[in-house]
Amino acid sequence: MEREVQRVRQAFLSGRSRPLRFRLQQLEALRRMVQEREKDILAAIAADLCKSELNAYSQEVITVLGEIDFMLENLPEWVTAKPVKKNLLTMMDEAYIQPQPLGVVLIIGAWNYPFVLIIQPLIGAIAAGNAVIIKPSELSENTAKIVAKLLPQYLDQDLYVVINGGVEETTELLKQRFDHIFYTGNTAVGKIVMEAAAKHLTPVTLELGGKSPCYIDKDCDLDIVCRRITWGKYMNCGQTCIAPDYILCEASLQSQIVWKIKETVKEFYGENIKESPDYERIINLRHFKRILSLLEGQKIALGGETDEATRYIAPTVLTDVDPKTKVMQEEIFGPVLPIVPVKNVDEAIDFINEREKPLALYVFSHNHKLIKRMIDETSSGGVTGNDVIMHFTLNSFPFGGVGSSGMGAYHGKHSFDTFSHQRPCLLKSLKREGANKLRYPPNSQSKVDWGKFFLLKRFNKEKLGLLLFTFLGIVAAVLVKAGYY
Ligand SMILES: NC(=O)c1ccc[n+]([C@@H]2O[C@H](COP(=O)([O-])OP(=O)(O)OC[C@H]3O[C@@H](n4cnc5c(N)ncnc54)[C@H](O)[C@@H]3O)[C@@H](O)[C@H]2O)c1
Ligand SMILES: CCCCCCC=O
Repeated sequence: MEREVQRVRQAFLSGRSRPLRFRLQQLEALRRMVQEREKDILAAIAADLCKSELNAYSQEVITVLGEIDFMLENLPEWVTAKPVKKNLLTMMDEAYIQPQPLGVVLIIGAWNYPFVLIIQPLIGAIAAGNAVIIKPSELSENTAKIVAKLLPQYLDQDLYVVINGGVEETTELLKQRFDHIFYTGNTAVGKIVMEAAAKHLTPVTLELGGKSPCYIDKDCDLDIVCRRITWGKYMNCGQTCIAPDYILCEASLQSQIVWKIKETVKEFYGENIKESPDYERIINLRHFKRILSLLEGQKIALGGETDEATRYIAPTVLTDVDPKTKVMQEEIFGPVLPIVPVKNVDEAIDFINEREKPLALYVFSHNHKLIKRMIDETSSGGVTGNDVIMHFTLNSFPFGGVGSSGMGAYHGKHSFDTFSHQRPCLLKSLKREGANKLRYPPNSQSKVDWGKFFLLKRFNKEKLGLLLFTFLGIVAAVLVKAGYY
């Protein structure tokens, strides 16, 4: 492992990942890989998650292709040095910020969207000029294998390396020194990653999970609300980091919500859900059993049917859920939707604020002010009003958590920034030494006064204009007096 990381570091130190042309060429090669090997990639995702190829394409491949195109379009502008405002002391100097690659980046992926969750950060890391080691999730082994097979066929083999394996390999990998670690997965392992990173003072981005609440106000169109929630909750069989985890609403809305979700489930997946190509399965038996244990003692208002042999769990809704029960203590990450009755929006806000900060928050209402209030008075990684999931699709948004749902963010320019060091560069001349006397010892009151003038004085545009006007007036007066006019 150590030698492998060393090999990647040597490749980074060769400097070839840095030029803009090289980065663009690698991103184009990655796009070619996705386009030419689309069938293999879709088949691997489908095998890992019992997912139709159409769904794998819409949920993963489109995002990857869109991200590559966005990078190719904007990278030339992002890599250029940006001049910064100067003060009176640096007026004659060159001052700019130069984004630079961090070095060797480790990307650790999760299994639930096994392709996009490693390739989207990879795009950002390449764009920023880094070398990368990718550790896909061992639970989505087909995708892990195909990525390890394809990447070396298209990308620089020494700069971008896939290492497959389980906890043992990841633990060994985490002992090595990286310049950044980008981890996607559960919060408990997030802590392990951060602890390992701390040993080398390596910065981390942690894309974690949590219980993302969904508040439904009584002033809304329940048909539309339930259709959108049904889509976001049962997509990928509930195994989505930003899926609505539970609903908060007034008790009187519960029966209508259950009825409307039931109708929508029928419309989306047909009478026989098991046969729907759009309904996935739970990733493994451990997670299947974990989700089943969350149903114990609950009032099942919809669904609840399961089949261990195929790890099938029907779209399920629980009503009158007691917040103290197990289903409300951990992220569900499965097709189970508890409804917790609250009296009003105040109680919903308190409920959210009494718990860990979620990765996403959803509010449904015709009342724009209520949505704004919910946003102002709570905290979460991201928010979507009157819909679910959709903030993920906008790559001008930073995607990430806050508090226990994570730290740092990515997507689009935010990925480029995450994997770059914003280096401040000040270039002075060796001339004009006279002006520097001010800062050299021995100090004096007049030097301090000049220092205050140079560093603290603020000139707005009008004042500067006035100063220039006065200066020109004096010059004109001197010239007239000297007889030039
Ligand atoms: N914020 C996001 O973008 C995002 C996206 C997807 C999933 N998630 C979250 O991830 C969780 C689901 O993923 P998961 O954690 O089950 O995925 P997982 O089991 O695939 O684990 C994630 C990664 O951590 C590694 N790992 C596991 N145990 C480890 C250990 N003890 N030491 C070192 N490495 C270890 C695995 O090898 C894997 O690569 C959910 O909480 C979900 O919300 C977050
Ligand atoms: C539509 C794709 C959503 C991906 C969300 C990633 C977290 O699980």
